[in-house]
Amino acid sequence: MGSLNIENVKKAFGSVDVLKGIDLEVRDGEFVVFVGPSGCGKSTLLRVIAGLEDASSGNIIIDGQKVDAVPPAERGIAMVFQTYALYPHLNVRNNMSLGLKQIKTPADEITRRVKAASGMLSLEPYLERRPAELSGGQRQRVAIGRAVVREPKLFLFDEPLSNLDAALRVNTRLEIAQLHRRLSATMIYVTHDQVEAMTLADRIVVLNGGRIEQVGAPMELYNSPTNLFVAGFIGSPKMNFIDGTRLGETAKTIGVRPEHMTVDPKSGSWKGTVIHAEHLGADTNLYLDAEQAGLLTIRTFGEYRAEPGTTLYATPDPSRIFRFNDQGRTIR
Ligand SMILES: Nc1ncnc2c1ncn2[C@@H]1O[C@H](COP(=O)(O)OP(=O)(O)OP(=O)(O)O)[C@@H](O)[C@H]1O
Repeated sequence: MGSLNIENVKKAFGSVDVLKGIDLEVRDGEFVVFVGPSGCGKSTLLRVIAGLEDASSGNIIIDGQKVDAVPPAERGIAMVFQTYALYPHLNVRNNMSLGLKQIKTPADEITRRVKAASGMLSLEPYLERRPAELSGGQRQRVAIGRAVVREPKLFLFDEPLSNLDAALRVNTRLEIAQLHRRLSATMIYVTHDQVEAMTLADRIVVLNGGRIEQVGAPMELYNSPTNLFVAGFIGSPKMNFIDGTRLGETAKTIGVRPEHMTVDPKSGSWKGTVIHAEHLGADTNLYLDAEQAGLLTIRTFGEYRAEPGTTLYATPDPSRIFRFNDQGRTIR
């Protein structure tokens, strides 16, 4: 079991309000990802859940029990950090077992759990090695293994993949997804990475300036963002925002995702001049300076050859246009 309730949690450092009243319910077994711009309070919220920081007010409730006065080690939580935080002088086996020894777990139980976790994370060949003799990806798997053996109610991940190179990040991301499926454990995960958030999360929590902007399943946020901030934050490349008045619309702002426009050299809705084309292999990002709509990013599938300075017309898919009012809220 590992449900979590966050009730009106506020946190200030001195006179700076970092968390301004967070309410969130996480179901047992759910994978919840916190995203938001740098400094929005993601890590602070995770640290408050873990008990590494005290909230200034509000409650943290794990499995129905208020834990504000419970020390971190007794909250039934395991945290995985960006920097691994392994003991350099201990081998993998001992790094994974140390926490269990400290709470006087019987030796045969420790052996069983280390065996299961190292099997799950493909760490068996490395059990006798020290961290310095491992790659970054292997070290992070040990850090995850150390969390797994504790059989926590709640796993907390603070940007666990950001020190890994692109290929390892993909592999480790898959491993975390499989781990979640196997353990059916509750996981809370902080990341900067759009792809990690979209692919791992049951629900994404979008934070901005210490407040929650929206909570929802990845495709719900992508298809139905409640406001300009979420519309611009979820999706890559970012949604295009166009001044509604320039288009003769009543809405203050019009939003179109780069992948929801087509281009044609002869005709279309918005005439523009190509500024740059980025060839990504599977698709091309075109940057167009459009007369009415301003600077547009358009994503075309496959290779699209367009020299800077040439004229192209962009046409949005009418069923995929977003409209926002003066307050930046989505007009349904
Ligand atoms: N111990 C501290 N003392 C004072 N201010 C702090 C402390 N920890 C964090 N802050 C401030 O709180 C704000 C939120 O920090 P936090 O690390 O939670 O943001 P974040 O969303 O995780 O950012 P990033 O994505 O850059 O890691 C920042 O402005 C930060 O400078």
